[in-house]
Amino acid sequence: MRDTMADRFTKMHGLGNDFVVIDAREDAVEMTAARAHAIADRRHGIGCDQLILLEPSEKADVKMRIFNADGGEVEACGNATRCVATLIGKPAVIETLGGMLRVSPADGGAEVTLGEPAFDWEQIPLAMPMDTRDMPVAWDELEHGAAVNVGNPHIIFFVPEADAVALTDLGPRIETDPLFPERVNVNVASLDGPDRLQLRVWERGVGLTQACGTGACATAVAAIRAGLAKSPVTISLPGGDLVIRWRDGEPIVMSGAATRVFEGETDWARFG
Ligand SMILES: N[C@H](CCC[C@H](N)C(=O)O)C(=O)O
Repeated sequence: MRDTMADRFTKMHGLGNDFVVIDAREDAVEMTAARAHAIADRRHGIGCDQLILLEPSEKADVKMRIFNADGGEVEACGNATRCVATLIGKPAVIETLGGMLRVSPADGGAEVTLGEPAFDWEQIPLAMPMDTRDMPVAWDELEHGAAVNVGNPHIIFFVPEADAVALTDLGPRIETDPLFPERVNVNVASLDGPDRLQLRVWERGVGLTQACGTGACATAVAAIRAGLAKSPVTISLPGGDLVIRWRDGEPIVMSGAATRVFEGETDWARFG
């Protein structure tokens, strides 16, 4: 009987940003962009925003690999990091392409300490030198954007009403603009009370999601830098709230829910 350990997965979400999590620390699972894309397909596959693959790490408790629904492997995923923290079940260090993350499970979710944000145009990255605090570029009504890298690249626009922005049109146009050599996650935020912002995100490689953990971190950092809010900042997303703490020169700390939905079993070979 084939050992089905390698064919198990856990379906999870962080505020509705959903994941298929494969724990391949005991049994390696080969992952390609095509296979991740097929698994993420909501009609022909299992369905998720991101595919998360856990592997052994030489320098941390676990290596977390992140594949967007389009199959692209990326550096960071805040909501998935909280989900993996609850699977580990104790304080741990997680290795990602975007850096080392410290996590500790809390009731119903987890707290994640990311690295320090990066603001230099080459670190976002942008295709040309630019002031990333107030970018001299516009896409229709979205202007004066701020760019922040929190392990992955984000552009943030502060607008009067986030719900009024045609993000399904503007999101993909900005995501794939040549200004962003590695594409970008697109965040539109509006003030929702003292130190509270409403946020909607068009995610690189996915599209509109219910929540984006790194987007919440990048938006809170940009708001604090712009003097629009003070830490701790509550970010209200369609799927729920995250609390972000940050001061200049320090790492970002994100707290929020993480949910295990079900365990499943399959044969990964059927996904190509
Ligand atoms: N689409 C993002 C990865 C997932 C980010 C989001 N799901 C989060 O929780 O941070 C990117 O390409 O950088």
